[in-house]
Amino acid sequence: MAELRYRAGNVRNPGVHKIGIIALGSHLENHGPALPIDTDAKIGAHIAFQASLRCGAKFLGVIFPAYELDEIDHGVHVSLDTLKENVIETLNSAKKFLDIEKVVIVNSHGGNLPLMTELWEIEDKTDLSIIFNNKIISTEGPHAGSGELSMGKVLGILNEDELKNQADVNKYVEVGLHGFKQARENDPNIEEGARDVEENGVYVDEEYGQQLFNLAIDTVIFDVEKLLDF
Ligand SMILES: Nc1nc(O)c(N)c(N[C@@H]2O[C@H](COP(=O)(O)O)[C@@H](O)[C@H]2O)n1
Ligand SMILES: [Fe+2]
Repeated sequence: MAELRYRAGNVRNPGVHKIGIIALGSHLENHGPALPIDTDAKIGAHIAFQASLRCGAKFLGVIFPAYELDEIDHGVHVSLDTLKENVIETLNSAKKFLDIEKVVIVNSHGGNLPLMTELWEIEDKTDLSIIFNNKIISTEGPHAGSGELSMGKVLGILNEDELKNQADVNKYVEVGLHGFKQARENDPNIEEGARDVEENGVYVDEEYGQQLFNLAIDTVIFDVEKLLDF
């Protein structure tokens, strides 16, 4: 078997070859008329892939299923157990075929946040060191709002003709999670996002979208640096 050149390419520390970056989003979820149903998966994959290009860690693609709270019905999601089992199976496959020992999971869908409580079990069943990176969720603002629209513009996945209809929350109830009363009562962050879209509507700013991406990508690279020190 050939001797692999671990120092080839833009690699500063050959230890990055033990580190994988994988995206976790949602592929089947309404984001108003201006953004596609796989917006979260494409945003997460972009962050994960760009970070892997910059730091040399392995890009492991994107997890297929996604979880969502029952009271937020805007797409097709699986149970938390099903998602957890799929993540364990996928990461074990990366470990087996790519000799990965540490992973950064880049989460780009708010509904996946409860998976953080299962991280200890995922680490236990894969024997991997894992960092769960939610940066983009904490900075992008409301669901299908100005943050996601601006990132959609950067990715070229936005339908500009539908922008004028995006904030018609009585028709597109998922925008800002406007129509999910129970979720708004349970989570002040969701209530804040809904109010923002109801009162201020939405806008697209490509430079803002690029800044959101750069900030998220920088935090993933920082996570890789942390894993290199383990
Ligand atoms: N979809 C969703 N489910 C939850 O359980 C949430 N807490 C949130 N949070 C809010 O929605 C935004 C996420 O939208 P995407 O999932 O990225 O499309 C997030 O920024 C919070 O405002 N969302
Ligand atoms: Fe989402």
